[in-house]
Amino acid sequence: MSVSGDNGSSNSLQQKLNSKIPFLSLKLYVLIAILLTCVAFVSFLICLCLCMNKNSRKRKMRVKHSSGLIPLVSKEIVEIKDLGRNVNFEKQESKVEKLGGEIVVVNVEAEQKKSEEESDDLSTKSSDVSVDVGWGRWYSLRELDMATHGFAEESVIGEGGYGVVYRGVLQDGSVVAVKNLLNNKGQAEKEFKVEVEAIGKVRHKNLVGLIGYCAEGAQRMLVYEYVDNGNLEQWLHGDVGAVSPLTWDIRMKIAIGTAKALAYLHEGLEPKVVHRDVKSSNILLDRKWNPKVSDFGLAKLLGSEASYVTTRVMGTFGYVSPEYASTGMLNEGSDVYSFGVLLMEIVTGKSPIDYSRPAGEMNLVDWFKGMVASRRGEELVDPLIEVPPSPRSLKRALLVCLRCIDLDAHKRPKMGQIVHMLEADDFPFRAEHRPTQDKDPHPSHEAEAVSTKVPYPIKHAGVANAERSRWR
Ligand SMILES: Nc1ncnc2c1ncn2[C@@H]1O[C@H](COP(=O)(O)OP(=O)(O)OP(=O)(O)O)[C@@H](O)[C@H]1O
Repeated sequence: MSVSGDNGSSNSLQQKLNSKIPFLSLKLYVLIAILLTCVAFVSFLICLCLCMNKNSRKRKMRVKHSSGLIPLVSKEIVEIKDLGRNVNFEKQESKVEKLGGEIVVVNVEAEQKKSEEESDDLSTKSSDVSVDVGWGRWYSLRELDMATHGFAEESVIGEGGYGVVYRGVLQDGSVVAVKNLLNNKGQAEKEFKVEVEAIGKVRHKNLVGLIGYCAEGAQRMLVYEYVDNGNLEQWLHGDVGAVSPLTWDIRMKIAIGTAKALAYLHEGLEPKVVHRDVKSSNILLDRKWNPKVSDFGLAKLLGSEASYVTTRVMGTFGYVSPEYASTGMLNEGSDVYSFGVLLMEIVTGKSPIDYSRPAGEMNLVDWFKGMVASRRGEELVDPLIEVPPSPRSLKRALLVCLRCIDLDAHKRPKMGQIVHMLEADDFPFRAEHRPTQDKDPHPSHEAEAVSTKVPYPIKHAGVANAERSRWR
């Protein structure tokens, strides 16, 4: 009886419980498993939200400094790890970086150790005031820190393969761009100074002026004049509305100014400087649409052994000449090729490679050549240009493009010649007396399609001083 009584009371208790909390009919371990799954799922959701928030903040930061007047270009975030943002470097085993389609792994710890040894003497440097170094100034880290509000995210203009660029206001009120170099841990101050000085002394109205540098401890920074109207990539590919402010004439002005800057680097300096990364985002613009070429000399400055530089040397996908891509052999002809691609971009408003375009148009160079060969040159012009160019001006630009991208690097014109070609009113129509050795017995079909007349009216590579001053 008592047993059945006990059973009866326990049954009724169970019934009570079941009626109040029906879940309890499940086994305890099942309940625990369900609870744990719920907790794990909620934590996962929280992490996901946090990550998304972080990424969107990062993207916002990238565009923050583009004033409402400068169009924005959404760029793929290619960096896998944030390498250069923090002024106090954290120890990392290695870092993976993806640039220009290549992935490299760099042993940061080794680099940092080397740098720490080499720059021991520098850590004692304590001057807080900039020092005149002849061609420019040596800035203290403190000054640049103040100028950029502590290298704040709000001061970031953008981020490239060489490092993060900040907008800074110096104590005298002048506005500067401060480039905090990524690859700044493996170079001794002396070596860095020598290279910086070489770049600093190069002055041209179409080159971004280097006004100073900072080398303190492991830090290496370059201080440039601030160019306040964005870069060409933004104006060509950003959202500018139905009509581009870049008229045909403005585009030609930008092309000619860029060609002059490159001609100066190639032919006006001894030793000559090969840019290695001619592309639209490296053409900065002022309010009067004067182009200023940036990033020249940096590949050399950062040393040739570093993996970064190996990657950098590869230039940017879409602009790199075939012979440079295949052999790694570099000369000014590679810049000429890249300039040709840049000019195509200026004419068409299309970026060199775009996988969202139809199959035949993904590669700008191939599409461009095909269009010219089938005599559809007018269709190449950027539809955002309101007033189309004159046929003469268009032919001139198309022909320069084709000459620059000649697969035979020796047949490409020199940058000085390109300046003449773009500036000459009568090019390519003038009956030209070219020296015999300049004549190309096998002009490309595309070039023939642009003009059956003499392709270029040009002087020779050996450039007289008078010519050099013409590019200035
Ligand atoms: N002197 C400057 N004045 C104003 N803006 C600048 C200056 N130098 C660079 N910038 C801007 O900073 C951003 C980053 O420039 P940076 O040259 O480092 O990278 P990038 O040209 O985008 O890429 P890459 O490093 O591959 O050449 C770009 O938006 C560029 O327009």
